[in-house]
Amino acid sequence: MKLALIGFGQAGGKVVDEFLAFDERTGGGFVESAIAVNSATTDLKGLERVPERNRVLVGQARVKGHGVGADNELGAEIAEADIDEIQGAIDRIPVHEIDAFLVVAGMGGGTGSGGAPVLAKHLRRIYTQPVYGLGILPGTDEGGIYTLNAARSFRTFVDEVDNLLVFDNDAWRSAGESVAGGYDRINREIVERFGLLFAAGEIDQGDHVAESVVDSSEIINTLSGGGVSTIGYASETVETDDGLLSSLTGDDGFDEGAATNRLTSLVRKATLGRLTLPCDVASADRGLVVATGPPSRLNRKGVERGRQWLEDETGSMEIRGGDYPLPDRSEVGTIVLLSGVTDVPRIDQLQQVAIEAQETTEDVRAQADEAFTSLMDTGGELDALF
Ligand SMILES: Nc1nc2c(ncn2[C@@H]2O[C@H](COP(=O)(O)OP(=O)(O)OP(=O)(O)O)[C@@H](O)[C@H]2O)c(=O)[nH]1
Repeated sequence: MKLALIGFGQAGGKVVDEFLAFDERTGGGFVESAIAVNSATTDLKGLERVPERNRVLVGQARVKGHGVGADNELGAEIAEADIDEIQGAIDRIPVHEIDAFLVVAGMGGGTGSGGAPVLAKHLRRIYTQPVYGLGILPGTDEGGIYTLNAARSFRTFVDEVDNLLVFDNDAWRSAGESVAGGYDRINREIVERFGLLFAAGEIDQGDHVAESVVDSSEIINTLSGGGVSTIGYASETVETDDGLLSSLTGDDGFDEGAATNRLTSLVRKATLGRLTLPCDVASADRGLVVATGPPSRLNRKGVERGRQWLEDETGSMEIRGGDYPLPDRSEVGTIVLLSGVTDVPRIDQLQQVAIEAQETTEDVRAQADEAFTSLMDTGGELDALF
């Protein structure tokens, strides 16, 4: 499917940059346009692939290009004040050619966390295409302010988009990895999963037509209905059949039964392995299974069995399935998109943080009100004395 990608804040910009690299490397063809929005000049300068004219600096009047320092209320205010600047870049997108917008942001910082929901609301008001979010949750060791920002912004972002795809940094950290090195690896993991999904809905006329190719409407239908989505992915290296031996013997080594079993077990591995946002799979409302790899290794029966297995796991009747043939790959893989998931421990934890923060704020307000009233009373008594 064709997307307009908009990266908001540092994490958003870097992930969009990585999507562009992935799209170029794999010939995915799913990126129609890419824009980066930030309140920090250096972050915009650090991008490698987003075209310079599509890098929008916001909030110059308030923060002079220095970022908002994890203040996501300020991030939201800046996005609202400078929405016309962002719209100026969006006006250059051939919007009639895209299937959807994807707004990408880290939920823990200030610029993206505050600004992404504001932008999503604006886009939905103006355009008929769906507006999806890709929200990146902070690591739990990053500190209270990041968790609090994510807790506050998450709910708003879910409400403002047609579906929020989520990646939890916390579930993907590796021990002993440097932060910067970690992000490079994590960003590749992000785009491999979400990029493959979006590229799957973007098969050209000239591409190999598989038995049942996934198209963009299946992705859109799986995401419609809103809520939160997560992705699982698993792959396995396979012998390709274009070797000298097979050309001499005419034996392509294809074993239908083995291909079916491989695909079915890859669907299970993708679903039960590490998801971009860990959750109870049974709570998913809708799902999509996509098999990728050399066309000769994809078969309808395998996808169908995997799809039925996922129906049983989720109890949902809305599980779609199909292929994304990749002739040059020596790997067979499956992507499993679970949409409308509700049983997500990490989100419960964030909501708890938001509730506690709200209660603390109300306590502080009540104490301040009390102090103010007694001060006024004292003022009245003093007035009476003089
Ligand atoms: N996956 C991933 N997460 C990142 C990356 N950079 C930052 N983050 C996460 O994003 C959050 C911080 O958000 P940023 O995008 O850096 O902040 P910002 O939106 O630019 O806002 P300010 O810097 O406060 O102006 C943290 O919770 C990090 O975990 C990245 O390259 N990849």
